[in-house]
Amino acid sequence: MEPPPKPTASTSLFQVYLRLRPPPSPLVQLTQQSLYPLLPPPERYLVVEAPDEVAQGNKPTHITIRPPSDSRKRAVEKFTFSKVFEEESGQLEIFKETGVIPLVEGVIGEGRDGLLATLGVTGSGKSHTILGSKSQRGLTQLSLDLLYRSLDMRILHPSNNLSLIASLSATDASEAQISSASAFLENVYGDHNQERMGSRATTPMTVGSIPSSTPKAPPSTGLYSQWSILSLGSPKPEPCVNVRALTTPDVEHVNCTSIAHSSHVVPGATPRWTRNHAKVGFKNSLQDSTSTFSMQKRHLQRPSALPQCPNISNLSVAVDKNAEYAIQVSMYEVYNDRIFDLLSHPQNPKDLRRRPLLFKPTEASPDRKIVAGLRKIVCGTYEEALMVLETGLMERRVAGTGSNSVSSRSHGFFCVEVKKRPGGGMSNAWNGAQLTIVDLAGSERARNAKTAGATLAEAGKINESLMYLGQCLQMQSDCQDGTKTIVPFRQCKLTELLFSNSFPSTAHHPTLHSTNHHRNAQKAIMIVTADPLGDFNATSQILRYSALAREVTVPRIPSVTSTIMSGTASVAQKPHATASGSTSPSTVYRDEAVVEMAFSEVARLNEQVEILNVKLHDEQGRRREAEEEWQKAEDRAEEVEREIREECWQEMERRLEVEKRRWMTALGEEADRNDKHLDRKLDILAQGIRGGSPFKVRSHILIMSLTTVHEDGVDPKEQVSELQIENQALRSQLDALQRELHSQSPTRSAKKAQLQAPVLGVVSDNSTALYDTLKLLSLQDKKEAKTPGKKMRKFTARKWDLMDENEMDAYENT
Ligand SMILES: Nc1ncnc2c1ncn2[C@@H]1O[C@H](COP(=O)(O)OP(=O)(O)OP(=O)(O)O)[C@@H](O)[C@H]1O
Repeated sequence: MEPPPKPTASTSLFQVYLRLRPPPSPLVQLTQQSLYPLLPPPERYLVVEAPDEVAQGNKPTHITIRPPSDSRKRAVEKFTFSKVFEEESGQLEIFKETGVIPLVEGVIGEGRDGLLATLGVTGSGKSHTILGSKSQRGLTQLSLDLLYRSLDMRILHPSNNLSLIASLSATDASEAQISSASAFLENVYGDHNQERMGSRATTPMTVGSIPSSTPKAPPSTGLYSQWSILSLGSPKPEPCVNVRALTTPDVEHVNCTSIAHSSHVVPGATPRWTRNHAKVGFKNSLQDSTSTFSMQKRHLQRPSALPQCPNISNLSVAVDKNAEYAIQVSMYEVYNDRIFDLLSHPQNPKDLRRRPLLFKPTEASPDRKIVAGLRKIVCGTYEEALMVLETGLMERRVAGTGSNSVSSRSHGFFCVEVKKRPGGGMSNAWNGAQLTIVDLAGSERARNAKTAGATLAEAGKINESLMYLGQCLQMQSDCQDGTKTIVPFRQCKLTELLFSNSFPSTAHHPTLHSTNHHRNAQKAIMIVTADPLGDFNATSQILRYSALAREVTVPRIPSVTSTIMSGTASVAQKPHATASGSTSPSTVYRDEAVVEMAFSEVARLNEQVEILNVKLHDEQGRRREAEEEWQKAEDRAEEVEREIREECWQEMERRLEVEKRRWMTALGEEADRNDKHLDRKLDILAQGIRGGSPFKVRSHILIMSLTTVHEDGVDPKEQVSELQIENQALRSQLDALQRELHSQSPTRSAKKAQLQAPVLGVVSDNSTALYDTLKLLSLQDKKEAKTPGKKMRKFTARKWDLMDENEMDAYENT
């Protein structure tokens, strides 16, 4: 793929035309004067220069801007445009003379994209030019009419050609959802959808926010939109207030026959809910400019009467007679630098959020960005296309501001794709081009527009994007000599959408079944609208960056202030003085021009300060949101930490419990082992007592006594000494008895035997008592061993403890 050429300003971005808005009708002026009696009548500050004899078919091309006679000193500037259309120019004249027809021709014949856009201060007539009024068609309708008229029978209709939608979808590079107009309109206007449509959230402070004091819209009309170009209404048209028609000395209006409304104010009649009607409620709505409109239901009805004027039935452009065509319509808006589809309705009625679309290269369009995922409607007839247009307009964001009662709050894009394929219909080799019509939101000054809250933030975004657009246009006017400069069009969505197609490209398009698809640079027309009685600063700013050329030529007659200032300047700039010491007029003019430039720079900087203020406000809002998010995240982190601590604690408790149980089991086993060991020892002792001499028993008892430490704290030494005393006593008893035996006669030997028996019996009785005592002690030991927490009896250094089993057996046998 070849890299796209660098976007340089030497490639002409736009042909720029200027259209002046007519003044309000005398009636409206009277009303304004009665409402604001202290306001001085507006001064006209734009002067159209007489046209050159030969150039441009005698249309003027220059205007001069004369600052109003206030205390501020400003330069007189002259601007050049491709053509200047004065107030009395009608829609047809604009259509014919701005090059829209060649634009349509380029789309159909050359496959070259076309772009038509309007730019201007809010309320200067952009929407009027592009979309017309209830009685007059705008450039959009006229272009569509020309397109359908020219292609006529070669246009394929989805209802006659069942495979058309599938075939177009297969070759669409923008991942679009393509449907037929009949299906789309049925979906939108069908009865089952009325509830859904009514539930859609509105833009803050939309035109619909008419307070209860003002007449309500009749439910049957769908004119909730800011651009309502059609008479959507009840079958019986009611009298309506048509402020626009009254304000406009529109010459083409006279011939219109198919208009379904009256252009007269009927006192006391219920006004219809139209774009102009919004003006009625405007003042009240301003009082609470940030309040959200309580939702009114939108009961959509199909348009019943369409304006037919101006008539262009005599116009057509050349078409390829061997090809067949399909026309796809799509619409989107750029709101707060994000792209929203105006034709896609949420599938889920509760889902009121709109999803922004991406402007990106796709697989089938790698070389240039396109709006991906749009809904595209295949329209077989002009009427269908108009219905789709009107439906999309109802979704567009509008609001009442101090400058315009129905001000566009977004940049609206209406795209008509003309798809073409060789006749016969056997192939899917669709190619073609697109006509894009853009109604830009108007620049406005917050002070004049009296906006606040969301509407002020919107204004900030609008002004910011227009500032970037101005920078791009400035490049064009600065580089008329052919110098190449990079156009900084990637700074915001609006300029990207407008200019990314302005440069030729070559790319491979697999879906188009062609190898190298060369795309011509688009042809673009910009119609700048201006109100010669409107805001001087905002208008001169727009003219400054949109004009093809600009010069500061005609000086103003110096006012008192300017005389003082020029005096100061001439004193400060002695080198400019003539030899005689007086200041030459040319020097004064030059100085004035410099001061003028400074003033305009100050105005520009003020504007930027306004933008920055709005940005700051935005940033502060975002910061607050971020801080709230942060706080929430911290709370969440704390909660998670608490939960983890809790879990760890429970886990530790569980493990401790397991360990304790294991330990208790081991302890029990140990106690059992000790019991068995003790039992065996007692058995040994018992055996010793039953089969051994009294001395042996005694020594057993003695050993056991010696090795036993009692809990009651009796000292074993004391016991030993007690036992020794007892032993001593027994020994002496025994000696005495023996002595007695030896000293007796043989007959006494029987006695001796008799005497021995009781001695033995005594000993034996003592042994039994001792055995019982030991048994009792062992039982106590057992009990102590099984009672946790009590100190264990220790059998330290006992002989049996040190013996192994064999030694114990040997001991038992002795
Ligand atoms: N050439 C014209 N002839 C008759 N009426 C006009 C003309 N231009 C503008 N108007 C009237 O001026 C009013 C404001 O015009 P419009 O809404 O088109 O302005 P805008 O530039 O689109 O404003 P915004 O940028 O706020 O949307 C409308 O009532 C419209 O009818």
